[in-house]
Amino acid sequence: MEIGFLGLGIMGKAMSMNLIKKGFKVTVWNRTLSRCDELVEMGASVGETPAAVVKKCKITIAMVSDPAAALSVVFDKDGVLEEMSSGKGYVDMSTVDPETSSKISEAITSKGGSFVEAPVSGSKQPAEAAQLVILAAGDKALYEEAIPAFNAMGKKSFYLGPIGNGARMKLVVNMIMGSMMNAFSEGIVLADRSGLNPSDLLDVLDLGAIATPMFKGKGPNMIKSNFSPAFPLKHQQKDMRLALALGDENAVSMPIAAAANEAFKKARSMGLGDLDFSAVHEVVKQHKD
Ligand SMILES: NC(=O)C1=CN([C@@H]2O[C@H](COP(=O)(O)OP(=O)(O)OC[C@H]3O[C@@H](n4cnc5c(N)ncnc54)[C@H](OP(=O)(O)O)[C@@H]3O)[C@@H](O)[C@H]2O)C=CC1
Ligand SMILES: O=CCCC(=O)O
Repeated sequence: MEIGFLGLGIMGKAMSMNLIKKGFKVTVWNRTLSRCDELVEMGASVGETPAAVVKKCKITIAMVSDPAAALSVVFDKDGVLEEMSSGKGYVDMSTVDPETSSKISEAITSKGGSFVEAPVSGSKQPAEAAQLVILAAGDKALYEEAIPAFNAMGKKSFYLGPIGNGARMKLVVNMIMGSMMNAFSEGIVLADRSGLNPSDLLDVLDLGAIATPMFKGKGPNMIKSNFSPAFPLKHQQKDMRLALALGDENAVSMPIAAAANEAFKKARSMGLGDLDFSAVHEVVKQHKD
């Protein structure tokens, strides 16, 4: 099947590579076109614009940074909407809010196309290993048609019902993750400043009830202040902001998430937005008597 892929950042590059490896014919587009070169070497074709990709492909997937980018690739000149028509499907796997997803869904369906939102749980390494968890919602027939592609990129797909539910699930998960990262950072700093070896803390955590792949994977690098990006901090802060808006809408008090969001905002203001989200550790370390 001919699949289009828009957005070749950390995630999109790994996901589109897996589609090629699993035998899909893939046409890619990225705003910075030079980022397509590596995919072309693997056998991908390049579309000059999102519209050109949609024209060529029955199903087009997008994986871009945030709501503004997700809207731009659909609605701007030479965007997805220009070539959307009956029989074509659009799958947005970016992490956005339910409102953005609904706007895109309405526009796609008004042109006769079908739409699925399918944000993912899992970061750079699971994306490379085709181990993502796919949180899909929207047009059920398109979801079923896209399952072979989802299987090429992930280990499990959930169908969560109407448009918005994929975005909601993803925001809840990342809200928990962002809060956990802050608590973890505070724990490492507290261990260090109270005279413990932070590496011992990691070993203790790993054997107990709160062991998690995130602590095990990120901890050693955090202790070494290595924040090479797998999940950019600016995206985690975007997800906290969108999750807090979901909390506002549903009158859910989330003081822990709000405090975590402040720390991520502070990290952005310190110029750490392009580093891994674990770089929030630098904010926690900064607080001294
Ligand atoms: N990294 C991770 O661990 C995970 C990320 N996500 C989510 O996946 C999405 C992508 O993340 P990730 O790959 O890490 O992000 P990156 O920052 O690595 O890549 C962002 C991509 O979006 C494109 N982009 C940004 N703005 C625009 C725009 N205005 N118009 C068109 N394209 C644009 C970029 O193009 P260009 O190259 O030109 O800048 C790039 O292709 C985000 O929504 C993120 O929250 C979800 C799960 C895990
Ligand atoms: O949105 C990013 C999620 C990162 C992860 O699940 O490890």
